[in-house]
Amino acid sequence: MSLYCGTICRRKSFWCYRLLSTYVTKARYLFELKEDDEACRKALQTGVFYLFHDLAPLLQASGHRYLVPRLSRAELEGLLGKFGQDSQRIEDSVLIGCSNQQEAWFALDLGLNSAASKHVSLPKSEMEAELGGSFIKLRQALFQLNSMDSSLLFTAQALLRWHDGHQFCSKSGQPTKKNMAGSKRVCPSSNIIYYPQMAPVVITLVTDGARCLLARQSSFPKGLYSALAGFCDIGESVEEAVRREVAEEVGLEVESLQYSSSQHWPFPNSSLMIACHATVKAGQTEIQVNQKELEAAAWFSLDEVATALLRKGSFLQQQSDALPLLLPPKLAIAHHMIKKWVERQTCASLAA
Ligand SMILES: NC(=O)c1ccc[n+]([C@@H]2O[C@H](COP(=O)([O-])OP(=O)(O)OC[C@H]3O[C@@H](n4cnc5c(N)ncnc54)[C@H](O)[C@@H]3O)[C@@H](O)[C@H]2O)c1
Ligand SMILES: [Mg+2]
Repeated sequence: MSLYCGTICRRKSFWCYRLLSTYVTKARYLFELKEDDEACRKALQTGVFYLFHDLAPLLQASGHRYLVPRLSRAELEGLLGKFGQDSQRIEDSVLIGCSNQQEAWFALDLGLNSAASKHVSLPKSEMEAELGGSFIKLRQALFQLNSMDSSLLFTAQALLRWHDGHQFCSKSGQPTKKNMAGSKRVCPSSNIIYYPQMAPVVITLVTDGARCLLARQSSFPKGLYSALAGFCDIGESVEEAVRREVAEEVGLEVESLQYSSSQHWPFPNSSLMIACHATVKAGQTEIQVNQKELEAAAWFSLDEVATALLRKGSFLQQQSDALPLLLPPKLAIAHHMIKKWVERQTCASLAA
């Protein structure tokens, strides 16, 4: 589907309407809502709302899965009315996306209990009873959500958390004010504009040609190994961060590296995971684990990793003491990097 753009492009001596793709139309619409408070206020009238309570999204159990209910404006006003709240509270919502038909999607947290919040936290269990669902922590619900829902909820939670933690200007100490979409906060006193932030993290799958290097922290579930990850230091490029993290964590020098892909990761806060594949020199592969950062690190053969990728069942269910190698779940970028490495080695595509 495509729509005609409202703007006219001037081209030589005639005017023409340029046909815009659905994707471009959506991107331009969201841009407009972020920049124009009045346009966003209008979108709040016709949009749909994802509800949170203290950063836990409203979910509905359906067999072994969770569905993510959305409320219309009228339903949300009805709910707020039942809890003695003014519909003005809807303006606390943050914009998280829109449909192909330009129905704006918002997230609203009715349970945040910070000292900074100007609104009361609504009672969780009464709201759950009213809504026929439960507010469930995202970490707990992760494996029962489809990938589109989890990605949208990750974004919503990250944005809601950021607003909750940036209610005051760090220079003037005065309250900051959210724009209608929630894409920024402004301090009326110092005029400083605050934008939501993510911390850049490099995640690197190191190989010596035949094997790949995986590591674990003591906080990981038993048997789980992942690629090396680390926060970028201020002033570093991605390449510098990869080289430093590999040196710091396992005592190896990177020979070459290649960017692969990226992912927004909400735990524990908002990170931008930047995935790279790296090689080390064949003769320089002796690992020296930094025990302050990692519990263990080791080289794994193609066979071991390919077998672990095929292993069914979640690592959360891991109970036995005989620990097979377990890899990160499919929604983590580490899983995709490891899968890509196996595919490259075997020149074959694995099932998603
Ligand atoms: N999605 C995935 O596949 C995947 C896989 C592995 C790790 N991760 C994520 O990567 C992140 C970083 O990995 P790590 O823990 O090994 O990092 P790391 O090796 O940099 O070690 C963490 C330490 O770095 C310091 N640090 C520096 N800047 C920080 C910041 N902005 N926020 C928090 N701590 C900071 C802290 O002292 C912290 O204890 C983790 O949050 C983890 O959730 C995601
Ligand atoms: Mg690390």
